[in-house]
This record gives sequence, structure tokens and C-alpha cells, in this order.
Amino acid sequence: MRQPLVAGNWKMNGTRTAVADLIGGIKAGLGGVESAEVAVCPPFPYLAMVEDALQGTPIAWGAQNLCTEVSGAFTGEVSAAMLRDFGCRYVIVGHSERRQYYGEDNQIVARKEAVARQHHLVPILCVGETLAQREAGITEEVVADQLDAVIELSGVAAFASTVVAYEPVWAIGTGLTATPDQAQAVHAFIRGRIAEKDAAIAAGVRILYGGSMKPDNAAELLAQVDIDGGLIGGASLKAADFLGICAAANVPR
Ligand SMILES: O=C(CO)COP(=O)(O)O
Repeated sequence: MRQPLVAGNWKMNGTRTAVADLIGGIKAGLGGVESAEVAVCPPFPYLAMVEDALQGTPIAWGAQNLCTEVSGAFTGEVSAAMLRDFGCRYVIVGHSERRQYYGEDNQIVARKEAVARQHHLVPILCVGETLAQREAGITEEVVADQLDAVIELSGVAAFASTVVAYEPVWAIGTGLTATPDQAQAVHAFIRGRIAEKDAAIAAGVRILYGGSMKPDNAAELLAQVDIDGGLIGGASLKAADFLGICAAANVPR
């Protein structure tokens, strides 16, 4: 039985005031959510504020990135231990925006995934194809390579304590959502790829969908057997929209 997870990726958005309002709205509205786990991933400077606001609530928080290295002379970087110091449970690794704009390849992402787990953070490992890759018919190859890099570095056991997020790049921030069938097909492929190595780990790994998920399309995506929650960008910046998605996830499966 996999507990659904709805995680908000705020990306590079927010001010102190906006963060206070958003967190206040989510806390106030979340009363009814029981079966789904909810998390928010603010930009680094707001982690302390979010920790203060969410401590003692069922809402978890996490970061959007971390350094491959443990500590030392890495100007501008943030370590896994620092994220733990601010109470993070989760950290997003390998988001397509990091891969696309900051040169993170599968090997770098696999190192981040490993260092996160070594510091008792739960990585949310993002995988997914671009539109060109989908049109070229290589979606499964691309996603397999992204998963295999983690398996090669850390072994399949990594997926016993890692969440996967399938985020088709062409659906991120575009308003284009993968259809439930398109998403389910790739989710099933991901679970199958892990199952080739370990069926029990594959059965337990949570696989989130990300890419223009909104209150009005969340229920049909979340109804798919291999979709265990969502990684939400734009719609996580408005409490009402985020809460709408949380409510859709809060149904017994
Ligand atoms: O990238 C995403 C979450 O990590 C998805 O972003 P959108 O929900 O804005 O499409």
C-alpha cells in the first residue's frame, strides 16, 4: 500500500510575505487530508520560515536541490546536512530545469540522489523526456537511462527510500498535461524497470506525476494504478489550487 504524496515545487518564486500567506493558507485548509502526505519545497532562503510554520503539523517540507559534496569549499552550494539541519524530509534531485539549464547529467543526479539518502533525506528523483525525445520514440530509453544511473551507482535498494517523479518536460509549465494513459504507461514502465531488479522494491516505490497538474485534472491522473501522487509547480503557488490537488489525492486507493 503506497501512501500518495503531493509535493509542491515552488521553484524560484516567493517573498517573505507571499510565503507566509501561502503556508498560512495551506495549513488552514488542510484539515481534511488524511490519507495523502503533503509536502512543500520552497527556495532555500525560506526553509527556516517554513520549518517554523510547519513544525508539529503533518505537512513536510523539502528543498529543490542540493550539492553532490558533503561540506567544504563549494561556494554557493547547499549540503544535505544543512537541509537536515532545517528539518527537511525531502529534496528534489534531477529536476529537468536543473538538467537543462545547469548541466546536471545522469551521473551528477545519481550522486545527488545518493548523498541525499546518506543524510537521511528522501530524494524525489525527477525523470522524463523532452518533446523531441517523445516524438523520436525514445521516451522509454531516456527514462531507463535516468533510472539506471542511480541503480549503477547505488544499487536498486536506493529505490526503497527514494520517490520517483515522472515529469515529461513538454508538460512542465506549458499547460499541456500528459493524458492519464500516457502518464500511466510511463509510470508502469518505471515500476517495471525497477521490478526487473527487485519486485518488492518496485511494488513499494512511490511514483509521482508532474507537469501542469491542476485541481481539475488531478483526480483522473491520480486514479491510475501506478500514479502515486503529484509534483506540482505552478498550481502549488496558490493555496486553493494546491489544496484542490491534495483533496483529489486524499481518496482511499
Ligand atoms: O516542474 C514541475 C514540478 O516540479 C511541474 O511544473 P508545473 O506544474 O508548473 O507544470
